[in-house]
Amino acid sequence: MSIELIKSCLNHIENLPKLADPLESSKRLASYTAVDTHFLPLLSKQRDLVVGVGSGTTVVYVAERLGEIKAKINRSLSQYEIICIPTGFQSKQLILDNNLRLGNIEEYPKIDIVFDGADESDPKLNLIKGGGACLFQEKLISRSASVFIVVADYRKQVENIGSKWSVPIEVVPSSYVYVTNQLKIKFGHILQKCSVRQGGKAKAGPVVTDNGNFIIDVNFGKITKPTELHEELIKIVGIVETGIFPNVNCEAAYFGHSDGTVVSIKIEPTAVFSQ
Ligand SMILES: O=C(CO)[C@H](O)[C@H](O)COP(=O)(O)O
Repeated sequence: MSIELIKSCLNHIENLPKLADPLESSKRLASYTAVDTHFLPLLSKQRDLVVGVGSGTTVVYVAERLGEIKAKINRSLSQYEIICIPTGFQSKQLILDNNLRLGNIEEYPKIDIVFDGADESDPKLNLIKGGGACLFQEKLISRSASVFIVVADYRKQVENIGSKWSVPIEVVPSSYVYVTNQLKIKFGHILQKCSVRQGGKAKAGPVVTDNGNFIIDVNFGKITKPTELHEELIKIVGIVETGIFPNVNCEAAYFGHSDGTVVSIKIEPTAVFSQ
């Protein structure tokens, strides 16, 4: 079955019924466009494909489109599998809900392509991620992928990351006081916020990640040197991972707008991974 034929069987992006919330429509538009542009051509490889599925509200539509594609391929009796690797509990559910095959990173350490959301992206596709507290697995999956594609709505495109969002930092629970103190000592002159994320109405006490850790949300203001800041932070004992994703293999980002357009940024990755 040719890719053009598969594409012609899919719901046409231009004709999708509008969702009640224009923001949701913009997320769906970005996701469908990204999947059609970057995933469909991989089908010509005629082998099993391993796809990372990120976390958040935008990737819901990535999983939906992948599920639709899988359903069409199944009808043509393809012998090849699409194995989806989740970045957390929510994305595991998305994979299952869309009748996609669930895999894990231990069994499939080489991922062909990952689609994930972002809290903020600068023009070089340096990102802040972790709004959903899944940053550790998101970084692991994105670093294990040959190609990393971001899907987001228009609010996420900024000139400098850190403009609006704090950086989520995952810490071992017993270290949160130490880490907080170290952050104040090292970055006190620029810190605008530094607090352990709370569960709010849904949970008394801190948010606990899929790895059993806490998240400290730290606002450093505008981040102009993401790699340097990440490297400084990761040296602090207790910090497991930071939500700063300096671009190494992010090839493209798709930002959906509520007027039905998608802005894409495509760049050459700064590093090539040998897997
Ligand atoms: O990093 C994430 C979760 O840890 C998400 O990808 C990020 O928060 C974006 O989410 P959304 O698509 O809901 O805007």
